[in-house]
Amino acid sequence: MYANEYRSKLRYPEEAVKVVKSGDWVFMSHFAMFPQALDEALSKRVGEVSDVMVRSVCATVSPKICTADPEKKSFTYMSGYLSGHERKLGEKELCYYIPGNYSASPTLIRNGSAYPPDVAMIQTTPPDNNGYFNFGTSVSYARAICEKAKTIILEVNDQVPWVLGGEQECIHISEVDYIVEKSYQLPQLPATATETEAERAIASLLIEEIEDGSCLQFGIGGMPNTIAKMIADSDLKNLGIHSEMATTSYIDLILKGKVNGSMKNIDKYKTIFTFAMGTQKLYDFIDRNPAFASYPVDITNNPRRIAINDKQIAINNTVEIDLLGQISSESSGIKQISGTGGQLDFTMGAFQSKGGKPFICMSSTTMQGGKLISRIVPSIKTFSAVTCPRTFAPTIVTEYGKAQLTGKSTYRRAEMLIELAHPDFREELIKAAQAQKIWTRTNKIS
Ligand SMILES: CC(=O)SCCNC(=O)CCNC(=O)[C@H](O)C(C)(C)COP(=O)(O)OP(=O)(O)OC[C@H]1O[C@@H](n2cnc3c(N)ncnc32)[C@H](O)[C@@H]1OP(=O)(O)O
Ligand SMILES: CCCC(=O)O
Repeated sequence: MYANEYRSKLRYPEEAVKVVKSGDWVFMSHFAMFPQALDEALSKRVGEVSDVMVRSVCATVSPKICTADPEKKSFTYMSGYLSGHERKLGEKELCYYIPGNYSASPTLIRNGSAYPPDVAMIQTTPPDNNGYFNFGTSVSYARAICEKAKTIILEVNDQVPWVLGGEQECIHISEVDYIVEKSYQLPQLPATATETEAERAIASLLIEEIEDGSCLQFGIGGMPNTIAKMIADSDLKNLGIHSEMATTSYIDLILKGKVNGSMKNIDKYKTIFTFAMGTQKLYDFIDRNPAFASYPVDITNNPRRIAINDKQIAINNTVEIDLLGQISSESSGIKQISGTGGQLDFTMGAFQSKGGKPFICMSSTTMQGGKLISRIVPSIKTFSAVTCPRTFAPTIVTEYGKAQLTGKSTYRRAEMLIELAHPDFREELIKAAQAQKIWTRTNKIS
């Protein structure tokens, strides 16, 4: 029925990207759905256009518009959450970060607070018989971008899984200006990073906090996978998932019957997410799987909606925390590592959920530049961003224990956090706490 319309809109990528003019804002789809054919075609226009702003999120390949234009003659690239590739480009000043809470992005685009998109370049599945294309693994805020864009170009990839929604997971052919085609496997994240002793110890401490019927959110990074594996081997049952990200570790949780969503107050029997990043096994598993529903991020990450489910557990990672409980999860000094993403959204949502518990985890130490450093620090580095302010500091977990910081005074926070630090760093942290006047004669550290 839509074959003629499809043919009339079909272009080679090089033709389609000619719509981009100097000064335009181009929004590319997110995470594993970064539109590789359109990026490559646009990168060939270096020198032909100027001041083109290109925006995406956590591109799982290195954008060619950046590498083809190291002097930024034509393109300036920015991302709402840096991937490893984007982090490397950032070091060369070829990628800039856009600070923000992930939940807010669709609203900022719809109400015009963010620069409006001139051209949307969005990767999708091929259309179904009703003329709908599916946003695949990144519903994110694709729909908000398309609503505001002057021109919509779809990059159709027949290897993209069709992910059931939720809402706003599709776009109709009548709304689209141009279509390009390219078939390729989506970029994958490795299934299992090597687990450390510390990660296993932290996972054991967290599992004690999860009850039958809890609703889970796992953040990004190595640690959440370790916890998911431990849950898969536990006796826990009737768990639910309301998360931002779907990962390969969900497969076992569902197949082993740990997660069935039966105790959720919304989206019953469904695992909720806004983007999926993992192995091909994950992409195959979520393809038309009614156990999943993908929503735009202003729905998944809305703290009030997160709080509707009881016993919401939010498990996220951090880079470092200071003695006052300021949590810095996305940068180290001027180095932007990743982004705020949904860390604050889910921490706030879990705080509001009946029986909910937010956690921020980290190994007590890390090797940086060949040196062992403490992640519990007197004060976060100059220029490092505070991802969760101390007013929202939840329970902190390291391999040495848990510290529930809410409602605690500054000196008590310092004491509890120093107890979670590696023993080699405790003495200097106590001295720092004394200098900050947050140490009392009653404080004791074993
Ligand atoms: C997309 C989403 O929003 S999902 C929902 C939740 N969102 C969030 O929690 C957002 C914030 N959190 C994060 O970004 C991640 O969880 C992180 C960065 C805290 C941890 O992620 P991981 O992948 O486990 O981090 P990893 O240990 O591999 O380190 C990533 C980088 O940070 C650097 N880093 C980590 N700790 C430190 C530190 N204390 N000082 C300096 N650099 C550090 C590492 O060296 C590495 O950099 P490199 O790749 O250039 O070598
Ligand atoms: C994680 C994505 C952040 C954004 O672009 O809002």
